[in-house]
Amino acid sequence: MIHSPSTHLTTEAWEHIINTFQNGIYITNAEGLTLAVNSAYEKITGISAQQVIGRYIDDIVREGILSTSITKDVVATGQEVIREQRVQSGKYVVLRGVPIYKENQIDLVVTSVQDITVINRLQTELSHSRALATQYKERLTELEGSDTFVAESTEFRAAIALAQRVAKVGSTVLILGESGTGKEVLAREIHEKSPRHDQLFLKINCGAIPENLLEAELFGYEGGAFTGAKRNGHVGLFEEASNGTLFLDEIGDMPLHLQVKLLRVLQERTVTRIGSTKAISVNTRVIAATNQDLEQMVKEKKFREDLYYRLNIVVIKSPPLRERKKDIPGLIHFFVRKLNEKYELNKQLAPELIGAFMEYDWPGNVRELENMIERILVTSSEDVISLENAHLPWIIVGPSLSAQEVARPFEEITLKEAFDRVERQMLQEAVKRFHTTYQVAEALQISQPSVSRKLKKYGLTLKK
Ligand SMILES: Nc1ncnc2c1ncn2[C@@H]1O[C@H](COP(=O)(O)OP(=O)(O)OP(=O)(O)O)[C@@H](O)[C@H]1O
Repeated sequence: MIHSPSTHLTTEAWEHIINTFQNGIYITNAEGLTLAVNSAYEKITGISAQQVIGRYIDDIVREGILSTSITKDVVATGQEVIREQRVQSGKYVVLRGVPIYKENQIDLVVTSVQDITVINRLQTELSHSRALATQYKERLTELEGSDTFVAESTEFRAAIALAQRVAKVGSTVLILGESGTGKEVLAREIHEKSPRHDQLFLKINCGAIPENLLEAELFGYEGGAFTGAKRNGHVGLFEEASNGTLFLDEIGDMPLHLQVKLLRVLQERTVTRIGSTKAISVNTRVIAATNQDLEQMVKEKKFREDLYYRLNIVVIKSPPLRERKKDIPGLIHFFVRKLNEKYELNKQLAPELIGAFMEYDWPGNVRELENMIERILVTSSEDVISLENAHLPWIIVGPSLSAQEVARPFEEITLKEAFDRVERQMLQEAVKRFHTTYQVAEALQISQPSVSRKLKKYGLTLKK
């Protein structure tokens, strides 16, 4: 309850009160006759009290002093009205007109005017900064790769950039490249940068699944379609990934009769489950990948020509690692960080080991590099893993070390010295691994007497 004062406030007292508000105040009677405005109103709108006091709102609007009147809307509706507008002074304001009733009739209309110019400006600045931040983030991702992949070489960057571009357009994409080069990484990037990124990304390896299972997996089946089928049927991957992306890895291994079905899905955008005649609409983006020469397979009639042309519209090539060695140091850091986290380790690779990795050709591509790093990280007991303690296979140690030594200036090392070092290094590794001089001879492809002689020369003995 409000305790009503025993005496009425004087007009002057009212004037003082309304002038203390930071919001503008505009008061009229029900006919729109302006009774009072406060000084904040004059400041915000740039309209002086003399221009409006004792005058009707209609006349004020007609003369263009005010552009519209919220007062009339309050009187017409009998309710509170709120509106945002720009006033003569150029400021943005929120107007809130409230009716005040006396004996069920509107007696007064009080409109408050809040200056939101600063808020508006801050809001614009904020959304501008946000847009810029997003732009910078995208640019950084383009330049640096992301926390999901490494792209430092021009070759792989070009592949990623193409993936990001085609991501937006929704077409079918064919990714070509040797095994382990990052075809799945590219497929995921397409999905992540596409408008479908919040939908499913499903993957199936067409070469790893028996033919009849592959058909059921891809297209689904009705209940009781074949012996051993689930009673309620099975939703195929095309249906499941509808609105999302389906990654068909090793597409070259897809049997010919499924290639026909795949082509139909791509052309008609419908699937028919096994054992059903009903076509179901699907909106699945298909990304296919292979390490096989599809063109050659078409010639040999192992791959359907029509499907090949349908898939061959947008092609992204994932280059082998030996053709983009610039990615190797970045990939090493990436995997070392990832594996240190996974195994709660804190290991590093010595620079000379990174040098050796740069020399090697990586026939198994990024996957081989990843596996190699995992192996040396978990098997080595040192925190800084060097060529000596990494226990690397011959294939890497051999050529890398010699190449590294040869790369030095001639005045620092002779060919003979370099040769001896490599020889010693390889024998050091051999004595750790083998128990007899015969085994060493076989591994190094030299004679057993040579092994004995060389071991003596370097003062090495075999592990018993
Ligand atoms: N640029 C990269 N940055 C970080 N990791 C990568 C990169 N490329 C590949 N990898 C990693 O290497 C491994 C092999 O990559 P991926 O599976 O994408 O190759 P793929 O070409 O699809 O191989 P396959 O043909 O055998 O299926 C994965 O663990 C992947 O995360």
